[in-house]
Amino acid sequence: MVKGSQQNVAVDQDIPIIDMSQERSQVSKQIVKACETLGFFKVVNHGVDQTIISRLDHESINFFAKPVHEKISVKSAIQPNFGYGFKDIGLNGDSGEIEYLLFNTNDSALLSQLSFSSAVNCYVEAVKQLAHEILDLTAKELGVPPNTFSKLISTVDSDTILRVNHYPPSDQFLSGGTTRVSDKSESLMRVGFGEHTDPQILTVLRSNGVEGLHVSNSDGLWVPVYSDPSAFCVNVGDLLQVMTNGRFISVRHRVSLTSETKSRLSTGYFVGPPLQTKIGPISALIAAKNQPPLYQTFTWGEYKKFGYSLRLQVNRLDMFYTSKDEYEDGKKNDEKIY
Ligand SMILES: O=C(O)CCC(=O)C(=O)O
Ligand SMILES: [Fe+2]
Repeated sequence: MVKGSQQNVAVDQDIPIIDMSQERSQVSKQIVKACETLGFFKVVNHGVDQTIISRLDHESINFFAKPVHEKISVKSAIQPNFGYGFKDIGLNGDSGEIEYLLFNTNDSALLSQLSFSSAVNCYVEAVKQLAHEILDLTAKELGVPPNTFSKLISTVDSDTILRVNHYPPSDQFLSGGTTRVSDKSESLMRVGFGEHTDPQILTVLRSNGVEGLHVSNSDGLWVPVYSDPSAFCVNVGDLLQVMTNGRFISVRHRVSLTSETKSRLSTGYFVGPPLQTKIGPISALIAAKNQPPLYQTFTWGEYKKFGYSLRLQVNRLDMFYTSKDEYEDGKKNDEKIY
């Protein structure tokens, strides 16, 4: 069974909250612990200016309130599902009660179609700094060079995306709000974003105080993440699970909507490396735990292409486990990525 596919909800588990203003070594330790146990945590006192956040929220709400014909005109000339989207998540038949704006942070042609591109750019700049800080603290605690992860996302061709999700209240949703999760006990929950892991390195997510996000814990139970507009949620993505050789957990998560009257707004910043970057377990981390590498080496471009050909809830990483033979071959070739 796919881990996390159960409908049971764990109500008594707390999500780790990390105060970024603490002493650095404390912060590093707490980040690594959270990445190992749940693959998910919240950060407070993160240093991102509230006016930058409020401005993007305000502009996003205004954008989603526009007539449909205006919204659908925002689209990428090169990537079919980039720009404005409605209901469809990916290109393989997944859908939810959602509309969204999706763009590569360096796609200036797509960004220029938005009247609020400067609000987006300010937000991206601020959240990028936060993501770098978190990745550098993580590397330090793992005992690898501090820029091990952040250097992968520092170049102009890094494949980082921003996704603004708007989940309208059911009475406003044009499909009539008919998509429901199957389990009886949750029959009042509507599917906003079906369960999945994020494929990139790390996601930094914010939401507007309307509930809906759940993360799967190690028992496969869903833990509700209470929405705190002053905090950022951080989740480990597939690539970080691979690079840490499975020590960190790429957390499964989903959005189920319960509010009939309020819109949920969330903004996800997904940090990814350039397409040609080779990703595999980091030698020093394998050596430290005296383990074989659990995953094959692949480029982010290969992983992304493969992952985007699958349905949302498929566990993509299963396809990249190393067999014993490949491990022995790899040892012979002594291929090192870092
Ligand atoms: O809306 C949310 O809180 C999460 C959305 C999400 O998981 C995603 O955009 O990948
Ligand atoms: Fe996600």
